[in-house]
Amino acid sequence: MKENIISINHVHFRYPGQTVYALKDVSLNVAKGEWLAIVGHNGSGKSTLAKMLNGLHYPEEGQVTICNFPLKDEFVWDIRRRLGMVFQNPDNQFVGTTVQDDVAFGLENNGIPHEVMVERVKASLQRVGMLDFLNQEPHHLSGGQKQRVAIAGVIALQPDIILLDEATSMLDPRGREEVLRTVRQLKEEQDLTVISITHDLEEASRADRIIVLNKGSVYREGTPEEIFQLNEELIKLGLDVPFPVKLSEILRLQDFEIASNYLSEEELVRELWTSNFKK
Ligand SMILES: Nc1ncnc2c1ncn2[C@@H]1O[C@H](COP(=O)(O)OP(=O)(O)OP(=O)(O)O)[C@@H](O)[C@H]1O
Repeated sequence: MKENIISINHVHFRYPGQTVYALKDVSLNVAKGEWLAIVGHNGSGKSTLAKMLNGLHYPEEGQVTICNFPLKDEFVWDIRRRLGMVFQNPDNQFVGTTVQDDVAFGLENNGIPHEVMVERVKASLQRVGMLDFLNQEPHHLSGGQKQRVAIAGVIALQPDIILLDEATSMLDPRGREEVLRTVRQLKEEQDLTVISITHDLEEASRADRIIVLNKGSVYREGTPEEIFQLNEELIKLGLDVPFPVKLSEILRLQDFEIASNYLSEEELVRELWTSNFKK
């Protein structure tokens, strides 16, 4: 079994002046190299947890350890160097006037020597498939391309963990697909740990494991297959079950033999084309 790169133990957190806990006795671990999706309806505590992992909030009770650093003032910059974040709005994250300036920005701030920087910018853009856009201005890019450049800016800093905070929610289906494919490749090629915070269960289905938050607490934890079996419970929590899961369920109720495991849209289409249905 792989070591934990993040441990969260019995964390409680309230915003100043609030009596209600935004995070209530949250415990979870993230293994090195895994893709963990954290899902939940509005107000379930996802953003609060994301901000805590970036050292913007500290637990009132409980402990958080990231890359062996306890979450404390003195280690915040060590933690931020190891955990890179990609946010929701692609336009708010662009700081450079060209793609390469943008990726170079974080490296410059970290005092990386010029020759190393040039190489790292190129290598990072290559890894997200954006090398051909080196001199482009951001307004010429699609939303998906902008988010891939944001990811390049993060991986150029060589973090161990990348946290996507609703990073695909403003993208069209094509942009979303581009970003999720890029993340999957990065995770597989270099053992990057991925945390995606999302209200979108379709995005979460790409993860190795899903944690469902509700009212600041961990409601369930499991593989996508296990979580999607909760079906009605997820709908009650205000989460929208992905279309292929809904369709598989309806077909199964009609006595069609559909694999009981979770199928992506592509896999379901393949199954529908190739199966000998025993209706
Ligand atoms: N700055 C704040 N001050 C007071 N309460 C807050 C603040 N930010 C969030 N909260 C409360 O903390 C709880 C968790 O909110 P949080 O934003 O973490 O949820 P979320 O799952 O990310 O929801 P959303 O998807 O709407 O951002 C909610 O009850 C919310 O009202």
